Amino acid sequence: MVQKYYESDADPRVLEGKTIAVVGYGSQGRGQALNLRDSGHRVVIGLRPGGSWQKASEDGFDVYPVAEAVKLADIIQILLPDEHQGAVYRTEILPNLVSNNCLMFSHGFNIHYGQIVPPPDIDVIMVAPKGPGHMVRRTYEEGKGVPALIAIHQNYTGKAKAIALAYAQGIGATRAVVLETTFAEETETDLFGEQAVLCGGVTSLIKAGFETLVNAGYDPEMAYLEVLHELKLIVDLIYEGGFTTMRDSISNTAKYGDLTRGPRVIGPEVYMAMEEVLEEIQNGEFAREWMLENLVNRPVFNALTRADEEHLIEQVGAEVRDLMPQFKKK
Ligand SMILES: NC(=O)C1=CN([C@@H]2O[C@H](COP(=O)(O)OP(=O)(O)OC[C@H]3O[C@@H](n4cnc5c(N)ncnc54)[C@H](OP(=O)(O)O)[C@@H]3O)[C@@H](O)[C@H]2O)C=CC1
Ligand SMILES: CC[C@](O)(C(C)=O)C(=O)O
Ligand SMILES: [Mg+2]
Ligand SMILES: [Mg+2]
Repeated sequence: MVQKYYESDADPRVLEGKTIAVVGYGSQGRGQALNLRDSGHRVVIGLRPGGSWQKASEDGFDVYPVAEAVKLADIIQILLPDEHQGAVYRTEILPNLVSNNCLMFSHGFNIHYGQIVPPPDIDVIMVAPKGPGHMVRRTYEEGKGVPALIAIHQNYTGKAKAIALAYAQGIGATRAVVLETTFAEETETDLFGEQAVLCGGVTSLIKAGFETLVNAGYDPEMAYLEVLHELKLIVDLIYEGGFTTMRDSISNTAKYGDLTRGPRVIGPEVYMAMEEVLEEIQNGEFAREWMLENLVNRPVFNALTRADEEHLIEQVGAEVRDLMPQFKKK
């Protein structure tokens, strides 16, 4: 069984007198930094001049160029986009690390695929929330937390796990649950989850359902409500109590269709595709492809992003959401 930790397993005193540099102030950077500060920890932000710098300053943080923030800190949490971490690490972080520092990540990509090789005289740990950064902040403000994984890559000081648990508590994760894993397991499962199910799988399934209905002559607004809007309501029930709770709430007709037609839609070829996707993650092919894509200015990433932004479901979705007062921005 995986080792699990809760609120009482973490000792916040481990972080007393320590400065945490959160490098990057995007989705995770902002959520984690605000939560840590509200939990009573000392946080500085490392950035380059630009939009995030201004945002972090407006949020009341002391913001420094990355190299300066690293010099001030005992714990350096790298929350830059994975594809930029290696370059910033080599030029601004590594030259300013000192013995006994703790280098942190929220995803194991750069360590697991060898893009960052830290010096041996520091701790290297991971606290990886299992949810988007905006939810890390929102749930913390609600008095709850997003679960997280912790992993230890190097334990030079002997305190690496205690620091990971105190940090996890600082961002609210121990209010939910913290699971112990390895950098390899987190990296491979996280990439698989986002590619095959959470992001890639779900958006492709929605598009396939929408296009099938629209191509058959049904109204696009109707198709949108059916395969996208209602999806959240169904997923909320699965999230609360699994398939059983969801199936308790739907009609018997829906349940019969679910049980007999679902496996036809997600058939053996989908299982084979998922296995292929997982293999490309495990053998490093996906990581290599993604790093090379960035070296040539992301032609595939940009073209595919644009195509999806222009997809009919996005236009119809904006129009349908506009009709519903609950989506009006406050
Ligand atoms: N997004 C999520 O919810 C999750 C992310 N993670 C992991 O967390 C890490 C951060 O991801 P995420 O929060 O999505 O990142 P974002 O893309 O949201 O944040 C990017 C931040 O990094 C800054 N930045 C980018 N390049 C540089 C640079 N060269 N020098 C200094 N600052 C720079 C940006 O500032 P600027 O405004 O100047 O561009 C911005 O503040 C990744 O390892 C990711 O895998 C893990 C779990 C969930
Ligand atoms: C599901 C995408 C994610 O892995 C996440 C929010 O957990 C990410 O990398 O953003
Ligand atoms: Mg994830
Ligand atoms: Mg991820």
